[in-house]
Amino acid sequence: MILKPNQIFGLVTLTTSGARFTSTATNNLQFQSRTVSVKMANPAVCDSEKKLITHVIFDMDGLLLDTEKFYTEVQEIILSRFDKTFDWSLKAKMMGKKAIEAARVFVEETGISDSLSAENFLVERESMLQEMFPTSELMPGASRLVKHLHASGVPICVATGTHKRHFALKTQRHGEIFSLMHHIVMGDDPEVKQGKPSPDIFLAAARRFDGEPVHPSKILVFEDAPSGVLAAKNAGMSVVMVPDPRLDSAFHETADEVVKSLLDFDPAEWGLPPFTDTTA
Ligand SMILES: O=P(O)(O)OC[C@@H](O)CO
Ligand SMILES: [Mg+2]
Repeated sequence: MILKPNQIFGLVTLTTSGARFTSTATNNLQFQSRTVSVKMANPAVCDSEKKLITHVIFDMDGLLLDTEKFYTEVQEIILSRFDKTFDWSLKAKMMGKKAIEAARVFVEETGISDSLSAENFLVERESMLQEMFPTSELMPGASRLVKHLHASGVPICVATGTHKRHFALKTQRHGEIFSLMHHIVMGDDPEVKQGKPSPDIFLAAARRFDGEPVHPSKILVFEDAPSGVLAAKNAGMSVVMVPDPRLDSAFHETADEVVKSLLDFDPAEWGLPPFTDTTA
């Protein structure tokens, strides 16, 4: 079953007393009392399933690397030429997608497709992105978590919508971290027929681990984008979402857990090796 944005279930488990939250099959949420910080949990993932995790797949842009801001900046520059502004509702539809798929959303949703084709948008933004990508920084907690899981012997990999040439530019200062990955699947990989929210890229990544095929229920995905979270669920995997704070929280509902930053993630909650004093 492929999850569509309106087939969203969310069950809030309380981490502090107070809020009561019920959600129906769509996004309409009724909070019966004050809002507190809560951990989202997908009803399909109960504690015992959380203990099954043996492999981890990391998204990259916006999750391991602070690169989504470059896409936003370039899109704002291009839109300003048409006296239009870029906003997070459009960003939410684009992020995580393959370049051409995101470009089509961009020109159509902003109404500029008669003046700028999706293909020409990609050409126009290219030179600006090529200058920005080499300055990419790691997101908070990314290095610590990747090093910890690798040192603990947990198979880890990357599944990113970005294309090979951009991947090289973005990661050129972070070779050590990306060298710890068992493999890296990119958006222009021949096995990735459709971009996120299709499950293609995560299923391809799962197939490339060593040994027996890994059952999706044993895989935990880390994502920042709504399309990526949906792709992970469509692949039958569990997913921890680390959303940009400007993203509408309604997009958090499909994730099995939502954390503000990778620094707030506790591997032991998923049956993965806990941080030790030296790594915490
Ligand atoms: O799949 P990720 O690594 O987030 O890449 C998406 C990127 O192409 C732009 O959003
Ligand atoms: Mg991402």
